[in-house]
Amino acid sequence: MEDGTRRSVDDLAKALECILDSVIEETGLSTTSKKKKHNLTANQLKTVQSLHKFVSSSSFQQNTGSTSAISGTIACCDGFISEWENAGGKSAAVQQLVALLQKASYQSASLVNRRHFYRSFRSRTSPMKIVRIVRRDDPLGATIKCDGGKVYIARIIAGGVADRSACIQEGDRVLEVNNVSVADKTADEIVALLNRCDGGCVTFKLIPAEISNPQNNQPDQSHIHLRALYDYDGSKDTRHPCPEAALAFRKGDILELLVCNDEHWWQARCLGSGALAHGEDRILSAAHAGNGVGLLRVGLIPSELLQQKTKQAEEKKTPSKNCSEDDLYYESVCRWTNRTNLVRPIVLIGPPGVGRNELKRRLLMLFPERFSTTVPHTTRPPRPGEVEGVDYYFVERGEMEEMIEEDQMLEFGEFRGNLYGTALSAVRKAREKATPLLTPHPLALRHLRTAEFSPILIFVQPPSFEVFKESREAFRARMARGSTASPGPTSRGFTDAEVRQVLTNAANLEHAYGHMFDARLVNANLEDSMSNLIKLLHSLESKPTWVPLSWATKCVD
Ligand SMILES: Nc1ncnc2c1ncn2[C@@H]1O[C@H](COP(=O)(O)OP(=O)(O)OP(=O)(O)O)[C@@H](O)[C@H]1O
Repeated sequence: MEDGTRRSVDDLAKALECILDSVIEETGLSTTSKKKKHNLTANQLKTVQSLHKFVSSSSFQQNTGSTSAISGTIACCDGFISEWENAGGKSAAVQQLVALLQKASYQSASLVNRRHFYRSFRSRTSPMKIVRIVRRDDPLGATIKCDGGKVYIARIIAGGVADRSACIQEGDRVLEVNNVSVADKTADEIVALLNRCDGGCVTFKLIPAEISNPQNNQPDQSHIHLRALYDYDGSKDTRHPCPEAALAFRKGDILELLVCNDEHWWQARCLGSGALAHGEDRILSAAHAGNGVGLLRVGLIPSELLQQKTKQAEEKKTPSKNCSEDDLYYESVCRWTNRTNLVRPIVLIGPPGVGRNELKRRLLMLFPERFSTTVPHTTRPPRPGEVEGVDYYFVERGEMEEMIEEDQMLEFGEFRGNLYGTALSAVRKAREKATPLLTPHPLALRHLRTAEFSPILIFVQPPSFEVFKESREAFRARMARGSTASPGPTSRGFTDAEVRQVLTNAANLEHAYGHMFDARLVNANLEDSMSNLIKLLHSLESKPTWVPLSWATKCVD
């Protein structure tokens, strides 16, 4: 047993013994007590003695209590409590004993067992339970709802203080908070009561869900993963039932749904953004920053249905508002390992001038076997030395127009009376050779981001204005001195206005396509960008990545 756990078990054992002593004292069981308020029955006496024995036993102290020892103790407690309650006895000490027994169970069982221990303990004793939760400065991690004059625990946020206590559950009916009856109180008044916590503790008097609402106490625990398609800040959401329990996220974040049995509010945690999003990384960085305790925060997020309903309500209010029918708020994703070695094209997306083609050119030069590139189509006649299928596919205008008409072109344009473009067939051809490296216009993603191609999308981002200017000027100077390895055919200069345009275009792309990017690469110093890109590609190709669920079911695994 670790030192910390050992100490808490010891502390608990001592505390439990003290309480038992005071029960004995208060009930007049003690032979030394002068005041004899209550007489315990022989059974109750036996229970107190068994509890003493249980607490001081080596199995309890070493955290190895067997199921039969625990159930034996539960049976003892049951007997004691029901006799006590039947006799109409009132005792703060007994209540404390109950609270401590709940604590005792924490020390001696896993979370699942704790719940089982506690629920079986409670369900066979009083229909009422008094629960004391130590929350200190943390949010309670539970929401309430008022229904027909009764107040219920609406949600327990997975991993939050209330959940970790394992003492309350969704559907429990709240009778009192901190000894104040909640009857006739509004939801806001109850929230105020909950927030006014006494020494970091909240005390509830509850009727357990299995008694107050027997049909509805099985939360849906299915884990679903979604990619957020919008930014969300619960603190600004006036619909939110409990803003402090809201989970904020950004477009593109991967959300793990923990509980989604409520049609409007789901419980989720954010695993990070991008194809490599990994909850554990976030836990480590939170712990590193000194804010983490090894758990990702779980919070409430609006369901797809709630978002749709809100949108419809807004449309009714302002019919002129042009909202599209098929607005989606989340995309179902799954974590996929490329066991079939499907060749996934690498797509570098970015604002013109950011350096996508420079990076592509360098990758092709460094790894000619590993990467391939597409051969474009054109309607212009071949020039001397140009080879069909190597430099271009030379086609008649009519043929290319037909390809455009039939949606077979990834992208196309006209220059000096001739059509140029990249066909989807050219991507398929390039894929037969190696991994295609593509730098298309973002509109091409409509064709590329499909199960067939399952591309890896990397957003090439510009650095800040100053770093952009500085890195491009330094690069040009190095090229002029001829000191840079593999210089490009040109190294153009950028005016301030052009740099600003690159930054603006990057922000617009982020806004429009940000949720699709598997990873981001800031292209500041070219050598650093290349080595970061190579590492990134290795990770994206070798590790499990988040992909739309529809891709995984259609073409992979
Ligand atoms: N990190 C960098 N540092 C310095 N210069 C760079 C860097 N990346 C690219 N460049 C230079 O910036 C210029 C624009 O790069 P590039 O042509 O690759 O941009 P692009 O994103 O492909 O846009 P476009 O479609 O307009 O070509 C080129 O001269 C290139 O050599």
